[in-house]
Amino acid sequence: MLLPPLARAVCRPTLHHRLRPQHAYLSARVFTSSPLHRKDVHGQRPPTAQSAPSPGSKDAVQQTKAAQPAKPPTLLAEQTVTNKEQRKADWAIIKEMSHYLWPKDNYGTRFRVGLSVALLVSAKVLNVQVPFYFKNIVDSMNIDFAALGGTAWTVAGTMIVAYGATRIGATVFQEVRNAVFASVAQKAIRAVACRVYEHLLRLDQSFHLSRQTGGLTRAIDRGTKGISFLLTSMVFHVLPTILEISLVCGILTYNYGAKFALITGTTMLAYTAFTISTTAWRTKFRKQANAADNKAATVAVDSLINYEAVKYFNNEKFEVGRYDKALQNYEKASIKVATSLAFLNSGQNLIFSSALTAMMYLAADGVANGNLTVGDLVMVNQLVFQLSVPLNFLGSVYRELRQSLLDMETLFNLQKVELKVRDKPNAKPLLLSSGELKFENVTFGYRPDRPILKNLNLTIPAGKKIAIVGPSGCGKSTILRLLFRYYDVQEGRILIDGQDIRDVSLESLRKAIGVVPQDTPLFNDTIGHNIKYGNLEATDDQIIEAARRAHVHDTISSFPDGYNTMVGERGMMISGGEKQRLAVSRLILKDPPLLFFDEATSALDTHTEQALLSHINSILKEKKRTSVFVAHRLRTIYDSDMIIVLRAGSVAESGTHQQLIDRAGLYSELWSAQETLFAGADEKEVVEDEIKDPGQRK
Ligand SMILES: Nc1ncnc2c1ncn2[C@@H]1O[C@H](COP(=O)(O)OP(=O)(O)OP(=O)(O)O)[C@@H](O)[C@H]1O
Ligand SMILES: N[C@@H](CCC(=O)N[C@@H](CS)C(=O)NCC(=O)O)C(=O)O
Repeated sequence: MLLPPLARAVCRPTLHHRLRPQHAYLSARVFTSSPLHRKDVHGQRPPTAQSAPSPGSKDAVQQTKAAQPAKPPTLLAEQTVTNKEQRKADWAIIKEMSHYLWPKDNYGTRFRVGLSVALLVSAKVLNVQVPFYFKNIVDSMNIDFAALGGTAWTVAGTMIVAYGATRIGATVFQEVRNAVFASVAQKAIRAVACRVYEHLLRLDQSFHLSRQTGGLTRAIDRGTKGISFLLTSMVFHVLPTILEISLVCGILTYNYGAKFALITGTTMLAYTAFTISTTAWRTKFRKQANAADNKAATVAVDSLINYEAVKYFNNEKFEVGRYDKALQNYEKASIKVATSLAFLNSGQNLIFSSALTAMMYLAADGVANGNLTVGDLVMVNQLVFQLSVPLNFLGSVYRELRQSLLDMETLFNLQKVELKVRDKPNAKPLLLSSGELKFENVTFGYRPDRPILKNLNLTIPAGKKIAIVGPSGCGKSTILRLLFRYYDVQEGRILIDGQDIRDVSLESLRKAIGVVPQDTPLFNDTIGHNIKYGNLEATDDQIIEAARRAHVHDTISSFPDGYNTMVGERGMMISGGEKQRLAVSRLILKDPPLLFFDEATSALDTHTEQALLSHINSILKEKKRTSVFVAHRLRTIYDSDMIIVLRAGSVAESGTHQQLIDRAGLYSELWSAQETLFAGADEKEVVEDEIKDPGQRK
């Protein structure tokens, strides 16, 4: 559908999933924009943005319920916000935006804004001239051409040209204004988005773990679209319309008396009141339609992603049933959206046309009395009629403006999320001498009611290879997260070469530590890029050398695209073992003094694992690095200088492999259990080899 110019400015492109509990931060759901859901049952744009229901209203509650199949983590507890508070928050946002419109030290932007306003006023002044020319043309035609002679050109030529020129001028001014203003809005969007993004990257792990990435990017997306909408609708719609109404009222009063202006003014008030109240009422249908649409999208995406599970259990019919139910709800809500739109449009038209009719009657009466000319009647009609164009979108603009304010509030609030882990003022860089790590009486829990580490004391001597082992969930990876300062300890302290890690700058701390995590975070880019991430300055040769040392170069070289192979989202297109070795290559490129390997070789086959470990060992020895290995497979760490056995958040025992075996404690128990398993596995391997190749092992 080709939208008229004004509609282009005020009708936002479809923001598909706009359901959001008011003031709840980000819904935890991942919304996927599926083309299946882009059109409604009539093939029209599906309902899009909505204004929020009045806080605490039934709508708000319904919406919140619909949006929260599982209670999403909310940054601020959902609050009941009064209208007054909401208005205050809205004004705060508008005030914040005004800094972008009138930036202190950016005269270029100020000039553009000033020029836009000048063009806006000029366009509207020209626009209200058009009916004047029309009136004069009509009046000048009201002669007896047969008796007086003359042509259209001699009688009204100049005015007809002026009529056309004024119309063209108004449009040109309007379009130039759009062009001049575009960069103001886009610059504001870019500045806000970058600021929020930078802040998000600095936020700690607990923040990121508690919300889904889709929610964050959506918040930025909606918030920035909100900025764009707010700025453009203000400059292109709200302000020009207010200006035009005022001009029209002024002209009517001046030329024809207060009666005309009174009718216009009252009509505008009634029209606005009706539009806003009806829009607020019908918004709930749009919310319902959106909720159903989201549900259908979620159901469809979920079952399409998990199509294997659907097939394993022959549940196609069940899934189609769920999808159909969501579509049914969408259908019902969409019908209500359409019918309520018809009601809104009819009501608006009734109010507007009644006023126009009354004014026509007054003008006709004036003509009959000889006070007004036919041209005046035409002019009154056209002046008022011109207003119908922007007013026709008033409801949509109101709805979108309210939604924009909410979206922007979410965005600006993201920026206000406090960093829990941050540098102390004037934090100094970490001074590494030998690389000794010490945990002193460390107590920590992700939640206060569940401590994970309890009064933990341990020392990791400089330049040694240390292993931390223990049952799953005992807090091994937590030690690493604390050291990396993803979280701060609740009690006690962590020292690196005698410096409390909370006193040194985060940048220097994280630079000093290298990690191969349990789950390698890979970017959806090439293998080369992912290795290079360890050191963005690395040359191709250094990348290849790192891959060689991580025992993955040959594998990469065997891929058709070599180092240019795309790894897929989160490395889904390469194997777990390859991923781990890429993580090791990255670490080798980073070359930090303190190294952590958290189950770094768990996905490798025994032979590759042994080869890689011996390589890592040689690097560690050669560079005298302090290293910590977290491992379940004790065979991979038995040669460590010290093995620390954790149990329930405290050190149960520590020592070398031999000391711990002699001690016959937890470690020795775990070792014997694994050895028995390994022995079993080895035997099985031998038997299988024999079956495949009898006589091979003779
Ligand atoms: N962000 C978090 N919020 C709440 N609890 C967490 C969080 N991360 C980990 N935990 C819990 O803390 C405990 C210790 O986790 P940790 O990852 O340190 O265990 P682990 O010893 O490394 O386990 P595994 O050997 O299975 O990797 C676990 O019970 C885990 O469920
Ligand atoms: N006259 C109405 C409707 C204007 C209109 O057609 N708006 C466009 C978007 S700019 C639309 O598609 N509306 C659909 C709807 O409101 O459900 C109003 O003032 O809101």
